[in-house]
Amino acid sequence: MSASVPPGVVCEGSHTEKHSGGAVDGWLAFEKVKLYTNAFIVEEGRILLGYKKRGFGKDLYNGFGGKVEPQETPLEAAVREMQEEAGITAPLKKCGTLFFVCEDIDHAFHIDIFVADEYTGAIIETDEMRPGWFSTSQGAPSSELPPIPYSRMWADDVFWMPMLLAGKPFIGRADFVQDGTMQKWWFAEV
Ligand SMILES: Nc1ncnc2c1[nH]c(=O)n2[C@H]1C[C@H](O)[C@@H](COP(=O)(O)OP(=O)(O)OP(=O)(O)O)O1
Repeated sequence: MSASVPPGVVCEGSHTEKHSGGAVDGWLAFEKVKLYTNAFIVEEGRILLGYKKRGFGKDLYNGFGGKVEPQETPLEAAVREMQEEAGITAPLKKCGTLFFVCEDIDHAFHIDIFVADEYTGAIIETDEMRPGWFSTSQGAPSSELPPIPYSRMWADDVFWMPMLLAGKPFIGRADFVQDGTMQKWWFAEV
């Protein structure tokens, strides 16, 4: 049921906590917040992820996304980033909101997460991302696709990705120290 949520997390209705933990008691402080998006295609037992070839999160698999530009809504930014990073257009719908604070970055990340079950266009590799399909049925021996590579993704993803795949809206926060270790986390269904 509804109780307090971590600083930076906005929840207007009720929520049910699903995962929390960490080696420290308090949350990291933050002053500025920047808006980001992250978007996924999930269809027919598979999910499209991108291997990040450069920049923040290099060498990790993630959805497609980036900063929301000043003149854009988060949805417009998510659609644009999907086109820029994977070459496709998708009817994205918001499915979650995450908040991240990194010890060595001067702003917190407010990330709207989007998903679509269809797309148009041809998936292409770009300068930033190498797209690839992964099976959403973890461990299903019949799938020809590899399972979602959680060990090569941001450490928080394993907590909220199952809610995304189950179609359950979610919120959450995670704090990271300088070496990229996740030191505290909290995730809930809404
Ligand atoms: N901890 C964590 N888990 C899952 N996803 C993310 C994080 N931290 C993150 O930043 N992200 C997501 C949010 C965005 O989708 C990307 C980061 O965007 P990036 O492409 O680095 O942003 P910019 O460099 O500003 O990119 P452009 O706007 O220029 O495309 O990772």
